[in-house]
Amino acid sequence: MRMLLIHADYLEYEIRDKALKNPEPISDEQRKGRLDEVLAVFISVEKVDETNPEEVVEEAVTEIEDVAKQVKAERIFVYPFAHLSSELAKPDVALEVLKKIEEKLKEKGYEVKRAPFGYYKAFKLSCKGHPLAELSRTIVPEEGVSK
Ligand SMILES: Nc1ncnc2c1ncn2[C@@H]1O[C@H](CO)[C@@H](NC(=O)[C@@H](N)CO)[C@H]1O
Repeated sequence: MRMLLIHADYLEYEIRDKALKNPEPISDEQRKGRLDEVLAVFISVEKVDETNPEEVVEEAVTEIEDVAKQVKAERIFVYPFAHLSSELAKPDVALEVLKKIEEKLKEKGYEVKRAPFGYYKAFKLSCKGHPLAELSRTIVPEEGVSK
């Protein structure tokens, strides 16, 4: 899994078009979304993550919470982003991983939005620009590490 974490004044998106034959079904209100004072987490779920999705979810939540505490962000935007890797996981696995990350962050008390999966989206992002405002993380499940 590859993550790009941006501490931002806001992130807003608007659905433009389907990017998959069968994108995630969404309601009209999910066609647009915005969070202010947010830690935006752009995530590419990778093929290697398919060997142990549960472990990758746990590690991703740990990493995201660690950064959220450092930058004192109470809102998190989970954003599916297929552009951080050339070895992408299958969409069905990726969507499940992203849903579980969202769920676990909510359980920890964060206000969380997740951008819809399988669409082209316009987005606006206002990065805060402080030293910890732009971070990346790579997570590889144990089984995915070549022995
Ligand atoms: N392995 C994966 N990890 C994360 N997201 C993934 C994925 N496989 C499919 N998607 C989703 O389907 C859209 C088309 O690839 C993706 N759309 C995007 O990445 C938008 N930024 C538009 O390009 C994304 O919603």
